[in-house]
Amino acid sequence: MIELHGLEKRYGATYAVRDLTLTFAEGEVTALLGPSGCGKTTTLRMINRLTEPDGGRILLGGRDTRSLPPDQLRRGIGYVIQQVGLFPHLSVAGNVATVPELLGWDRRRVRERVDELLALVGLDPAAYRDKRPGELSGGQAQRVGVARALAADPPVLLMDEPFGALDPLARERLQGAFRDIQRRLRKTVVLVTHDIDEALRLGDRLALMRAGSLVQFGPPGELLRRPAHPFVREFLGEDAPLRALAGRTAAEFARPGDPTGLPQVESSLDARSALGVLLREGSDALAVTGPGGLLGVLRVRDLRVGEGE
Ligand SMILES: Nc1ncnc2c1ncn2[C@@H]1O[C@H](COP(=O)(O)OP(=O)(O)OP(=O)(O)O)[C@@H](O)[C@H]1O
Repeated sequence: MIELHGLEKRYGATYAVRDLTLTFAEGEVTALLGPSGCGKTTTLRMINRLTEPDGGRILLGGRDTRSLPPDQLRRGIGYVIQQVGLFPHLSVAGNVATVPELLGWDRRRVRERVDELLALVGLDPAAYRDKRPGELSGGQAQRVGVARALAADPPVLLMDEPFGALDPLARERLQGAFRDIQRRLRKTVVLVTHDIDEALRLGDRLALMRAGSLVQFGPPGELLRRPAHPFVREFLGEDAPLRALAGRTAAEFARPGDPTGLPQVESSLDARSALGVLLREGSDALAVTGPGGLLGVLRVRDLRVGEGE
């Protein structure tokens, strides 16, 4: 768990971050969201002390981050940035092994860990471990960046626009891969993004900032349905509830029910497309089928994001 208490950073007379109090829950992804210049990156960089605050405190697992030497602090925090920053002269394996080697792991353990992580991020270890960063596509390099950040199994992962430089298709693939990885690893993740769809797709909670201050913090459904300020609705957009469906599958909305006579959709279909089918077919429910047969019934009224949060 990461707690920010009254955090402040000034550049000259302007506040980059102002009186920011926020708790990032353990094992959850919190998306720090907001317009350009609102203080997202500054907030993230204060957590691993790449930027020192002018005021306030940060507690990591209950300990004030100032009580640890920055190097030691950063070894316990994975960091992924937009321009991955892989070392060009090192192989993929050498890049992923950076922190474990600094920690003095023996060679065999490092090698096993590298292969395990490459497989986790969807790169075949045999094909990729000896490649140089210059031989990788943007998406592959970003996967290596994620593997490197996870190498020493840090409980905390800071991600600053991690998929921002990728084309839309590669970005969507990597977001999907990240969701699967996070489902297994349950890291405490702070994700900086100005991409609302990414925040809705990946964030368990959203922290929306404006001009250095927090405007609203909560699960996506809460910001969508109970915006605390007109800026929240304005920033997310009127169609945000529909866009939020794109990151979820029909299976997630299937409930027990009678499928007789209903149009059928596959369980893996994204929920926004399922809504498209409902509208096209003029039906208020669909039968959702999986590999093993009927999974349940999806009703239009259940497609409200964040219901039950
Ligand atoms: N090193 C610096 N020197 C002076 N001003 C800075 C510095 N770093 C950030 N700022 C200012 O602080 C404010 C917050 O910047 P920050 O990079 O945290 O915003 P952001 O929300 O991450 O923006 P973006 O989405 O564009 O990256 C901006 O007004 C920025 O100009």
